[in-house]
Amino acid sequence: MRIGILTGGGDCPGLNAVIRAVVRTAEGRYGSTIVGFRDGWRGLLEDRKVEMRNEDRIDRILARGGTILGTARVNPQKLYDGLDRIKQTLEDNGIDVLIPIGGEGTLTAGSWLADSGVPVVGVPKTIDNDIDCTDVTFGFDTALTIATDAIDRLHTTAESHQRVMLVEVMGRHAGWIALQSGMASGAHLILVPEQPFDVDEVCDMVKKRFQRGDSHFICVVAEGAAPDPASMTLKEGGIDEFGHKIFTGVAQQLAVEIERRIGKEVRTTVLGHVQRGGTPTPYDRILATRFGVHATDAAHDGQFGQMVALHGTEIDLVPLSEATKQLKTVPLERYREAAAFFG
Ligand SMILES: Nc1ncnc2c1ncn2[C@@H]1O[C@H](COP(=O)(O)OP(=O)(O)OP(=O)(O)O)[C@@H](O)[C@H]1O
Ligand SMILES: O=P(O)(O)OC[C@H]1O[C@](O)(CO)[C@@H](O)[C@@H]1O
Ligand SMILES: [Mg+2]
Repeated sequence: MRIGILTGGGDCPGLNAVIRAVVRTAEGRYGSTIVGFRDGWRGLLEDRKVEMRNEDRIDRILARGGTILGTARVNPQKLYDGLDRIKQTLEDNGIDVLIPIGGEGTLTAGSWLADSGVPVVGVPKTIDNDIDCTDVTFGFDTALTIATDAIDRLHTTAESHQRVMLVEVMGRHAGWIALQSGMASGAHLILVPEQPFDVDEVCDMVKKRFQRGDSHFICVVAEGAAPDPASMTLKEGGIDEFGHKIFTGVAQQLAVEIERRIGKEVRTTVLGHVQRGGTPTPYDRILATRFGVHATDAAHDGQFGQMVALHGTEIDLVPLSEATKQLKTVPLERYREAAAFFG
């Protein structure tokens, strides 16, 4: 069998671990060959690829962040318009099955290709942990670890200056990184995209904490968190060429409002792409490796149109069409658990 593999969407720690696992399992267990397409779907549209072998160079990418194949975002319409070219590239390279590793966008494209007759086995990745039908995605644990470490550090400097600290973390539609890093680091408030916030309520919470004699206030803000429009207006950023909303910095705008309304000194830290860079945690290396092994087995079993997924401790397959129907957002009950520690 000949397998095509690509990485799409934002990079994520653990992508290389999946690539390594697919190459080693496919060649070692099945004697199959592997072609890596460069820069996500763009590599398929432009027939840019690299032959991948089970050699020391590949073996040693296990702990390396990023993706050796490169990744990219491509306007979905360009993909739809390029279906014939994609199929031609697959045929020219003798590809029997394609393994796209990506977030909900990449997997939606994978699901569409599967519906268009291309044999596909998907692998879910994203630091946001927002892909449905899997308990968790690899990359999340690494991002969570980095965010938690950063917030732990902010506690001591905030205490020393009796400051309010706002920490903006990634999370476009889902607040998993904010929720979990906030809980793990004992934040005094967590704002997520799923629950609009009221600025006066935030200010009251800050005031009460200082009136009680506490020395600082840490609030974790997901980049996609938004105020109730009646309480504050966020700057509009518009939409980028890939259809994603452009953020305008919710934490910084909230900081200005808090200072204006209650006169407390506020500092803002935006963690940004630090959360996505560098080596994956052991948990992510192992999950990514297991996903890679199971995706390769599924490819050889002819289990197309499916995605590997973690359920409990087991790796299963779920239809791509199911997994991409909706995002896995933070349920209200989970937010309420964290809210027990607010204020
Ligand atoms: N609805 C869609 N239909 C077809 N293709 C899509 C769709 N959404 C996204 N894609 C394709 O998948 C690519 C990656 O999607 P996106 O930029 O959303 O990243 P992702 O895979 O979701 O990863 P992440 O959001 O974690 O960075 C897009 O650039 C586009 O080419
Ligand atoms: O790297 P880019 O294109 O700025 O994308 C950033 C986005 O990608 C993610 O890291 C992963 O989806 C989001 O958390 C974030 O909003
Ligand atoms: Mg996406």
